[in-house]
Amino acid sequence: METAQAKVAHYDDTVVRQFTIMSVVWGVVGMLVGVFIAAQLTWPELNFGIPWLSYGRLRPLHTNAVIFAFGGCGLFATSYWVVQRTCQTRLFLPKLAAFTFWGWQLVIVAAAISLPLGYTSAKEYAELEWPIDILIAAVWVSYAIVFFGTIGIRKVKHIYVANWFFGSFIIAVALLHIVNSAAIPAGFMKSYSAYAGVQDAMVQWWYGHNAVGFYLTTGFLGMMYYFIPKQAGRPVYSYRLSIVHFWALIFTYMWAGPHHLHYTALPDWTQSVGMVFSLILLAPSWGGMINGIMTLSGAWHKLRDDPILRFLIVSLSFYGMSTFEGPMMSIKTVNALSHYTDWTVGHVHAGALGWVGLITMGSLYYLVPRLFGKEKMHSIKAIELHFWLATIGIVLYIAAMWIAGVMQGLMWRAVNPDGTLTYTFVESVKATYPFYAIRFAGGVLYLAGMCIMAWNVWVTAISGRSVKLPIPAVNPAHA
Ligand code: HEM
Ligand code: HEM
Ligand SMILES: [Cu+2]
Repeated sequence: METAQAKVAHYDDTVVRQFTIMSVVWGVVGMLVGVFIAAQLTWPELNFGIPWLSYGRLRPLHTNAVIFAFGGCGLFATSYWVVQRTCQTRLFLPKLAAFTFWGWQLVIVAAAISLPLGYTSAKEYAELEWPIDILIAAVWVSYAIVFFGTIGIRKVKHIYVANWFFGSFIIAVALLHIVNSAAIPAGFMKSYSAYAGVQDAMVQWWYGHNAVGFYLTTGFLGMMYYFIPKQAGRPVYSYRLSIVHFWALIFTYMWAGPHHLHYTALPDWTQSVGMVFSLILLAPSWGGMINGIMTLSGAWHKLRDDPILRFLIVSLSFYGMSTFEGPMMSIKTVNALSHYTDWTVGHVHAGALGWVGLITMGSLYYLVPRLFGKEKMHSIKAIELHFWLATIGIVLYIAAMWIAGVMQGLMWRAVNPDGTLTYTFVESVKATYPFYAIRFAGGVLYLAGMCIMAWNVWVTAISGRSVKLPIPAVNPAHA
């Protein structure tokens, strides 16, 4: 028995376990910083006059921690799990996969130290200075080698659609990061962008927008296409739709970046191209959402007593909401009102908390028991509670920001009959105060849910053990 066991091939899940745990840890940290900066906006005394605790330095720490540490570790974990299962093979070069784990953690720690110290390239979502950028590029290229290498040694002929989404995310992020981070070093943690003026802005928002499109969207759609069918026990609603919306999505996203630069020095026609492609983007985005939600057809009752499935499905409704809102905000006349206001921040968090957050949490809840040899999570009640805390938190957050944003936009443009402004800027800040308090409360609820998850994952993990899961024999019909 013992020897027979040893001969069975196993999946490489060590790296999946590591990334899963760290996604939860960084989720707590990144959201804690989010709650803290939300509190600073409400009560500015919390800046304490200490430079490395100031809002300006902690804000990029928040965005980097939630996107690249929480979301990033979640994407590494799920993609490494999914690519092995759907290719029925072990990871290609497991040692290189281990490097991606340790290298990525080093990037995160370097960010957590350098951003509060004030080192920044001043490019949003690409703030890290050039030595860290080089490490990111090394980790990312290794990730691509492991992922595509695994596809290369697959035992099944077909490449399942989740891998297309993960694969496009990996390729696009490599391209975006390397091009946008091109810079001339001017000292150890100081550099100047390789681009100047409006070209620099255009490259930056080609990056920034496609970071949304490929990092915050296609990567997480990869999760959706594996974990929703698995958790629901149903096949994908339409495999054909998954292929069509894949190609439409990746083609369209690339052109929409200029909607971040409306009414700037960017040529007018470029802004219009950005707006038109953003409007078109509604179709492939909703194609994905419909495909995910309809996967439940015939199994709707499962939503009632499976909180993990609820995380996965409700995330899609927020995905649909933010991808409806985004095209609307891309219309120049709408953007004239929304830009610079908290409406944008509300839009961001509908996507970030609602879509990215919930789909990641749902997928990790699926993975954790399996990774630690347990039948299910330690407490299903705690998952239920997490779901409600998160959902109420999101609703408070985005409703507060919608009202605050539209109010700010209207106050800034109001003029008296003699042409003078009706409100001073500080009047709009004062009017925003209650909404900042509500957003803070929503953030506290969302963070509380994440802390409950961390506890639940911890108890499940320590009561289990690191299992080695066997690779099933491949059905010759599929080989
Ligand atoms: C069809 C899809 C989408 C379109 C067309 C779109 C469009 C837009 C527009 C017009 C803005 C405001 C630009 C400005 O006035 O500065 C914006 C901002 C933003 N959106 Fe979206 N959006 C979409 C989906 C999403 C999703 C799903 C997420 C998150 C998961 C997201 C994350 C962001 C972020 C982070 C920003 C803020 C960028 C900044 O820092 O200024 N978007 N989006
Ligand atoms: C407890 C949960 C969270 C709270 C309380 C929170 C709070 C905040 C605050 C106060 C800001 C600054 C807004 C401003 O400058 O006016 C911000 C920005 C941002 N957060 Fe969060 N956040 C949370 C979770 C997340 C998560 C999970 C993500 C991504 C997955 C995320 C992504 C972002 C992004 C992309 C921005 C920049 C928005 C922009 O430039 O328009 N946040 N957050
Ligand atoms: Cu965009």
